[in-house]
Amino acid sequence: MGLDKDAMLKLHGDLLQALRVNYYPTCQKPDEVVGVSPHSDTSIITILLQSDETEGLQIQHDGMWIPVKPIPDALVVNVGDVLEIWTNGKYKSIEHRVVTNEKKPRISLASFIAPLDDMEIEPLDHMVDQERPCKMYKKVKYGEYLRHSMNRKMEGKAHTQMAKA
Ligand SMILES: O=C(O)CCC(=O)C(=O)O
Ligand SMILES: [Fe+2]
Repeated sequence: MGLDKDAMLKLHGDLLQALRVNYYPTCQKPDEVVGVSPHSDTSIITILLQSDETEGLQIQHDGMWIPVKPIPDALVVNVGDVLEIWTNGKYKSIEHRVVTNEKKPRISLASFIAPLDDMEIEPLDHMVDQERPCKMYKKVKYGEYLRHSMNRKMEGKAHTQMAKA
């Protein structure tokens, strides 16, 4: 991001960490039932532990759903919407979903690193450059952004429109 090592600390002050434990029971119709609908996380980043070998997480890439195979003792780090806004769209939050499994239940632990509600989020000045000459996002209060996104159906990245300039 072109920042000094400790610049991020000064940037956001206190942060919030929220843990979500997801349990996906087996499903007789995995073709018809999703575990989690397509969405991007509203966090800065999300650190995800896929607790065993059971597959389920998929990311959207070039119009296709690509499975993220669990690797033993490895964590998945996803870019969230706040990082997309701070970087003026250089680092894009990843659209993902979870599919269900006919034979095995699945557990995942998602740790969301997010700003506090009253923090104002907007593209960092130095991320407005030749490549992206104007601010692609307006200033939003994180708490309002979060609530807007939680109050609507998960539809991919549709909730990010609220912050678009
Ligand atoms: O279960 C997973 O692998 C991902 C869950 C997820 O996307 C979320 O909790 O936001
Ligand atoms: Fe997610």
